[in-house]
Amino acid sequence: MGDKSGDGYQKIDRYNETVIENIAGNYKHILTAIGEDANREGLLKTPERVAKALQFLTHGYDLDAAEILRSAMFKEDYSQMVIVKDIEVYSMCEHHMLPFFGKAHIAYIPNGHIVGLSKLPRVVDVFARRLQVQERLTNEIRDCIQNTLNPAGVAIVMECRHMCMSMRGIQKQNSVTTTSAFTGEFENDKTRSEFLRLITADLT
Ligand SMILES: Nc1nc2c(ncn2[C@@H]2O[C@H](COP(=O)(O)OP(=O)(O)OP(=O)(O)O)[C@@H](O)[C@H]2O)c(=O)[nH]1
Ligand SMILES: [Zn+2]
Repeated sequence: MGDKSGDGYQKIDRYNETVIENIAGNYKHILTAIGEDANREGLLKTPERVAKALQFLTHGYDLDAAEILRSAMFKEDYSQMVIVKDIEVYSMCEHHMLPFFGKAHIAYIPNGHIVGLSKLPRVVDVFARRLQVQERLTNEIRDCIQNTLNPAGVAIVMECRHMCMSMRGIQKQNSVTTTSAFTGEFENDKTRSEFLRLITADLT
């Protein structure tokens, strides 16, 4: 598949048969290594399924988040905080390649331009669909929005559960990790507090 739309969404060139065959071949070895019979009926198509799933879970490498933001920036004279909260995040930790997932809350203060609202979750996905640590994911989203949209400030809070801490390792089922990143006006206590109040308020 090439970039059909010209806006950066479809740049998933790694979705090709060669890559799938390569990953699937390796997963067949992994099935044998864990003591499975890779040729039993239930597992025959598993390497290919896993290869496709893995490609999907890492397709963010092929997307350009700045291009996605730029595709829907509009001149607008609005200078109050814009918040999109409760954005689902699904990513994989780079240490164990196990999922971490939760929510991101993003705000920015426009500086001449607003951005199409859906583009903020799209930016989250571009960086989340890669091997990540939560801290870097948070900072990459902040930097992309700040450097592309050039707002008066960006704020992000992300809350995630890490499967590598719950289904293995320390095996803590209920711990949640919170990360945050702020620029510009959100470095100011009053603005930051307003953001934190609004993302915890139940307004709907
Ligand atoms: N800071 C940070 N750490 C993470 C993230 N995802 C996983 N980790 C941690 O990465 C660390 C890797 O530590 P290692 O000691 O090398 O790996 P390990 O022996 O599997 O560690 P345990 O998970 O404690 O069993 C662990 O403490 C994980 O909890 C993340 O997004 N951010
Ligand atoms: Zn991990």
